[in-house]
Amino acid sequence: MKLVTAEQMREMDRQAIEDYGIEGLVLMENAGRGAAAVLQRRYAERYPGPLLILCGKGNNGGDGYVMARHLQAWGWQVRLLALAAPQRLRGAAGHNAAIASRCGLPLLVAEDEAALTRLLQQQNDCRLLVDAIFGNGMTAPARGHYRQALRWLNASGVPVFAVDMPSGIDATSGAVLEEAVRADCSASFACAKIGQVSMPAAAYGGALEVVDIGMPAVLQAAVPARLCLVEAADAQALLPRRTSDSHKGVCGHSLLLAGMSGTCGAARLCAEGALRGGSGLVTLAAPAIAQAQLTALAAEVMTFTVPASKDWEPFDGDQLSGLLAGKNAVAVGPGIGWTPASGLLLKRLLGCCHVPLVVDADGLNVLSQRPELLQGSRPAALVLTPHPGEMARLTGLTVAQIQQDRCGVASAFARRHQLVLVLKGARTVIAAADGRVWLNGTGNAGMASGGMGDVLTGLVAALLAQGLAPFEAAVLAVYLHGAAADLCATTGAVGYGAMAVARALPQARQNLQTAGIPRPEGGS
Ligand SMILES: NC(=O)C1=CN([C@@H]2O[C@H](COP(=O)(O)OP(=O)(O)OC[C@H]3O[C@@H](n4cnc5c(N)ncnc54)[C@H](O)[C@@H]3O)[C@@H](O)[C@H]2O)[C@H](O)CC1
Ligand SMILES: [K+]
Repeated sequence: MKLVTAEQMREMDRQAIEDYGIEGLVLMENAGRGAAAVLQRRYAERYPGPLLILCGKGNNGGDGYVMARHLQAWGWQVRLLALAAPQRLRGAAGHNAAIASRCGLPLLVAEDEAALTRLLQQQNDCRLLVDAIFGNGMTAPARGHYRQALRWLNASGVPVFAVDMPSGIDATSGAVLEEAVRADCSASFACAKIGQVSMPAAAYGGALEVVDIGMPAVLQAAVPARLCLVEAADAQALLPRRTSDSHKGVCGHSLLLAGMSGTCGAARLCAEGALRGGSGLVTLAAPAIAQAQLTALAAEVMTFTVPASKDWEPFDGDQLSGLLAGKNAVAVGPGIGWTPASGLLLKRLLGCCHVPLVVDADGLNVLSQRPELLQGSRPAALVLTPHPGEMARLTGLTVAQIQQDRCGVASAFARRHQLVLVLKGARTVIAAADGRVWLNGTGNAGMASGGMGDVLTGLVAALLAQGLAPFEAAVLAVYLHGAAADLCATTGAVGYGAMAVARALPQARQNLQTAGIPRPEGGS
């Protein structure tokens, strides 16, 4: 599903009105009525009691007035609480506030904290609340009685329905502007905004529904697919196809450089990810000291012993080049340590690897200490898979700064260093050097456990080895990884572990392959 920024949404709105002659009032009518219909469908049976709509001073408030009129006509007991006097509202919003008043809808006005405190005390009987305070136009944290209203909504203990998006989120970055409403459901208009889908804001919006407001199809089609929420159809289109005469020689050979004494589990999980991800052949290179601990490795995985007395040293350039021969993709990092020896390994590998390379975990920590390695000679296709902590080390930003603008930070890094950046976490971001930023929709909170990233690293390598381009391999890997975890979570939401996710990958791939997904017109 394509996503838009707040700016793109405003521009679409402007073009619909100015270039296509669709009145702003018509768009607002469609928006308000559409949102009311979503509310009616989702809540009519459960919450038939009084409903309070809090309206702000802009068009989001205007949508609230339209909703009030329709919901009243459908039998709801509706009250309006205006945080800005209706006569102050301009354009379509002012027009709809006046209509609501003429329709006799009960309207309270609170333009300061004292008035709001007094009026809110009379609303304890409300069974459902509607947040029509701020939408796409929110640019700064709410203050004064606006902030008070946001806090009251959150403390109410009553479900909140958000018009367009919860008040208090930045529609482009997904940042929470200090205080945001926690909604049970959001009805977005025309398109989903990236900030509604990206963390942390996505956790505030509840169930997301996109309402058709009559935006011309040509305007929607003109939005580039630069920002996207990866859904099953997107992932399915990327699956590498096999024919009945496929053999291991055409399904790629992945080389994994992972593990050392004490961290062999990371190597095993990475190898399992590559194997279950469909790599025709998998070779795991690990130091001699680690080999004894790798006996539990899947029998299908070949091993190479790094001729070292101690972890990864010495592993010279010629030996490395020999190891790379015949491989189609390489992954490096899980459990290799954050040592001068692993630094040397990274330097040599970046210099002599001519196939796509995935760097994860300790490999990323090495890069954060030696950023010059990204400037020098390196493979054309590079995929980095940091979690927010590793991203903080790579960029010098704090984790909080990264989490406030996950897409922006990931995209800037991918563009600057001309690589694919996978920023892990809920709603993993996959950013390409050309500006594409896709967000993943699969996965669950049970994935917050050690070893998940190691499986993903092996899986990305496997898909690269099967011939996918780096961005596509990263997108599909992240999708399948989350889908496999979702399968695991069906029998226990927490504690299934990373190995179980690796072993569920074939089923996740099969499910995706056979899913009957409606294709857009012209699709294959
Ligand atoms: N997408 C569409 O085509 C349509 C969207 N609609 C609705 O319109 C809003 C966006 O409306 P807008 O008037 O631009 O902004 P808001 O209502 O979100 O904000 C109101 C107002 O408040 C100002 N403001 C921003 N931040 C703050 C702050 N922290 N404190 C005080 N005031 C603030 C801002 O400058 C605005 O002027 C969209 O979400 C939809 O709900 C149309 O109804 C249909 C077409
Ligand atoms: K809102």
